[in-house]
Formats: sequence, C-alpha cells, structure tokens
Amino acid sequence: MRVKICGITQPQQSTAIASLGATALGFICVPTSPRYVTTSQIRAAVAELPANIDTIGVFANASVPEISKIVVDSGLTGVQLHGDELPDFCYQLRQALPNVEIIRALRIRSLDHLDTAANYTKYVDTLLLDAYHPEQLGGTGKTLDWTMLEQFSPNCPWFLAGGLTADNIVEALSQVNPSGVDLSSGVERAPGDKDLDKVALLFQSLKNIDLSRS
Ligand SMILES: O=C(O)c1ccccc1NCC(=O)[C@H](O)[C@H](O)COP(=O)(O)O
Repeated sequence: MRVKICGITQPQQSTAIASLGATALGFICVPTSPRYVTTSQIRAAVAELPANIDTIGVFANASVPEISKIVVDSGLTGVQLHGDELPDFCYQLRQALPNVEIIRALRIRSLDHLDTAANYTKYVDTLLLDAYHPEQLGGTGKTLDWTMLEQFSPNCPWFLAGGLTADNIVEALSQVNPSGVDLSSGVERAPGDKDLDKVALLFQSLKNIDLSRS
C-alpha cells in the first residue's frame, strides 16, 4: 500500500519521513495554503530523497503551463489536482506531462458526488478522495464518511485522505480498501511542521494491517 505524507515544507523532515516508510511526499503549490512551498524549497526537499520516493506537487486551479513549469523546475514525479479541474483539463495536462503521475483529488460531499469519480479514470493515473470543507481546499483534518466508500472500486488506483491519524487508520482501513492513504494535519505539530513521532506511530499502526493487499 502507498503511504503519502502531504504538506512537507522542510528538507530534513522530507528525508526523515521517507526513512520512516512513506512511499510518496506531497508539496503544496497552492499559494493561499499555510503549507505553501516555492520551487526552490521543493527542489531542496526532493534533492536528498531516494529515487523510489514519489514526489507530488499539489495544485488547485492552476494552468497547464504554470503546473508544467513548477514540475520541471522542481523535479516532481507527480501532480495532484485539488481544485475544480475537469476531465478535459486532466487530458491536456497529460499531453503536456506524459511521464508524470496525475492524481485527481475529489472533495466528496455526497454519494452522488462520488459517482463523478468515474468521469476521470480514463484521464488520470490515480484518484484521491478527501473530505469536503466549505472554506478550505485541503489539510482540514476532517474525515470522510467511510461507510459511503465501502463499495468504492474505481477503474484506477486511489488514495483515501481526510483526517487520517495513527489512531483512526486501522478503523478506516477495516472499512475501505484503497490502494494508498494520504495524511497531512494528523501527523503535524502545526501546518507544514510534521511531527516525526506521530509519523512513526502511524507506521507502527500500519504494521498491524496487511499492506500488500492492493
Ligand atoms: O494541505 C493543504 O494546505 C492544502 C491546501 C490546498 C489544497 C490541498 C491541500 N492539501 C491536500 C492534501 O493532499 C492533504 O493531504 C489532504 O487534504 C488531507 O489532509 P488532512 O485531512 O489534514 O489529512
């Protein structure tokens, strides 16, 4: 199972979190976020990482040229679209960045809204389901209604996100079967400042689960 820790801002935390077991790290490229990082901050954080760690830039309603420039300049391996991007936008981004993983994040409001996930699976590599918050795009600490996701089985891999912590991850994964999990505020001291003890506890909790199941 993939484990993505999102909202990294400090290079030394990036290498420490990778050593603890994360398979992917997320860098917030949304200027209004308290976890926002510049291209040079991302480059510094990515430089010391082993090649097998996925490095994902998180964007919201940025243009294809803006995203492409940041991806190329900072050496990211993937892009997470966390705004209102439509399937056609994902297609255009794929043309511009054919070798970069595209993750479409959906902030799920209802069971009907969950059905829109199917519109994206042809154009992206991976989906990410996050909780909906009326004022914040992400990193909210709000959990999804996991019972709504029990039957969720799209035609592509997907991450479960939204309010996950070392304390609730086992319960979440007993109800849903994602290909990966994504955490941010649940392993932080403050926005952008990860708590390595909480990250270690997370991997301790994940040891009790069969991580090879998807
Ligand atoms: O984290 C942010 O500040 C953020 C800002 C704007 C768009 C997306 C953002 N985060 C995206 C993520 O992938 C978070 O990991 C995801 O929302 C889960 O966060 P949390 O509920 O705190 O675990």
